[in-house]
Amino acid sequence: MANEAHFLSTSLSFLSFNKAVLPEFRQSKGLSFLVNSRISRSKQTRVSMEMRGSGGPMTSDHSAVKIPHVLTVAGSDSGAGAGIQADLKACAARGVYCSTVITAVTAQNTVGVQGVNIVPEDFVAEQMKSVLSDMDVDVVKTGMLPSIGIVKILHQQLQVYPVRALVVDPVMVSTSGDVLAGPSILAVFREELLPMADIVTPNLKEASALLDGVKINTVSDMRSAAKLLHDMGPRNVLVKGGDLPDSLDAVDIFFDGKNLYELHSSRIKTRNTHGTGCTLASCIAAELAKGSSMLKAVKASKFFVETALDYSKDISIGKGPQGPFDHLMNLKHNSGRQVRFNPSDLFLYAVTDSRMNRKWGHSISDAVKDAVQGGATIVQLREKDIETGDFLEAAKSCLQICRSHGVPLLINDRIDVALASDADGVHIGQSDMPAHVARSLLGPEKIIGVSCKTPEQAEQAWLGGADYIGCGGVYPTNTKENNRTIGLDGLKTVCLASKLPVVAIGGINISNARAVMEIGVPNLKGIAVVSALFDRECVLTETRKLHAVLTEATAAAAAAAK
Ligand SMILES: Cc1ncc(COP(=O)(O)OP(=O)(O)O)c(N)n1
Ligand SMILES: Cc1nc(C(=O)O)sc1CCOP(=O)(O)O
Ligand SMILES: [Mg+2]
Repeated sequence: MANEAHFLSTSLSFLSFNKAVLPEFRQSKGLSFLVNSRISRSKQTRVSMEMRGSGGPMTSDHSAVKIPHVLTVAGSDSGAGAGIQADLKACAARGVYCSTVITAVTAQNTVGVQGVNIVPEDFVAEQMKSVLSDMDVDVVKTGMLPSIGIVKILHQQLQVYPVRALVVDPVMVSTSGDVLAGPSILAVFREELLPMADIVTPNLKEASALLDGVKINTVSDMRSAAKLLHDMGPRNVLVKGGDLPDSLDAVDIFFDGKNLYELHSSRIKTRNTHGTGCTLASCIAAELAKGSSMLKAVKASKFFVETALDYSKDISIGKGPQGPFDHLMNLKHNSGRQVRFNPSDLFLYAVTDSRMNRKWGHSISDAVKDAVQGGATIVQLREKDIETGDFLEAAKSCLQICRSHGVPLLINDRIDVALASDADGVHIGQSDMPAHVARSLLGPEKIIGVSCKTPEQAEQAWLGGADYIGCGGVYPTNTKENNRTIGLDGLKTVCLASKLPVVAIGGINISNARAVMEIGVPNLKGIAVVSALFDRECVLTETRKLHAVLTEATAAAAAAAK
């Protein structure tokens, strides 16, 4: 109750702040803002609730690109770890546009919440109307809803402007333990908010509060809680077990009304967990906006949060016990070398083979030198039967050669060798370390490639933070044992599904390279070859010849596309 009294006083002070500021707005361009925000009723389109789950109305402009759009209705966190700020970063990281309705302004840092100012209800309504009447919002995600009136406004606005899905993160207590929505709000959460929700994502404390204080101490309790919450009306429930005592991994329970799923992810040891709830819910909203099914959205979001936490586990922001994390996974290494991956480097990808070099009496560095002089645009050291120390030495000398030609050098399989030699990145396979772990070890500037034979593997590579995928075997090969051939059709299917640039591999040589490049998919950026360059007496000549064929094939493809 003391907290609710605090809300009231802070709300009043927000009002007086508005009164002080508004006259200045009127004297400036703010006047037109105040007027404009009231004119758009006639533009409002009513979309039937039956449109839920469909693509929503499209614009009549044929050239316009529909951007997936999440509207977050939540509180501002001055420390920017949680709330509106986390939602914006999560949506940006997931490639989705995010608009915002601010319900409260909090003074907050890594120590805790020092103050809360609730935005007046009519102004929450005005923000919501501004966005929903104008923009094509796919999914609404809610966070801090600090008053009964604000929940009612949300309910009423969603009747007027239905959206495809509503994701409810029933924020009640901050990670620091501060109350963000008082107990009096529980009734309206149960009666109005949950029945509207497509998914509700409570942590253990919130699930317990919504269920009148029922104890949730085990995974079995979480399963029961998910079912009881589902009875309150949301179409899906995700009970988050991050606070579950004595659990080695992070277990969440997902219930869709029919099936219960136990979703596990690694428990990352870090103080930087502030904002994980907001981020997870925003990420679910973003994936839904892009068209995912609910279970797929939840799984992708859990994986994203795990990856971001792992990447950020040792960053230090603020002096308090709960730090923010890095949604964009870009902060740690920004003072380092600025080598960014350029997909056109995949054009002619030379992959070495120690057996072939021995056969022809070539040293690794001579073979690499000839390949880059002949026009290879990226080199991978794929040395399967070499001692670690020798591999490291070879990597260091090849790195000098490649750097002098501006060609990136990647290491196959061995992240340790890539780190120790400061190579430009790694290429990893499906049985190697997952891409997100490699990304966490290597940082954002290093190049990561992943071998993929299916659209699902391509999706995982993208989620894990890879830069490109290697896709094959396009043709049968003697270089890699028991390699499944996927053909040109398989290559095309993966390319079309992949959000990452692709390099084709497997049995490619001078006589079939053109056919590969002619499949005509824009994200196929080149070919990767082993024997066509290295199982030859003169690597330089073979590389030049293959480069010429590729150049001709891409020029012809570009001319045909005009
Ligand atoms: C560019 C490129 N694509 C695919 C592979 C194959 O990697 P992987 O599946 O890990 O098999 P190995 O090469 O380790 O035998 C690759 N190396 N390069
Ligand atoms: C290393 C490798 N990976 C493949 C895959 O399908 O992922 S095929 C392959 C071997 C490619 O060698 P060549 O160019 O001599 O056929
Ligand atoms: Mg491998």
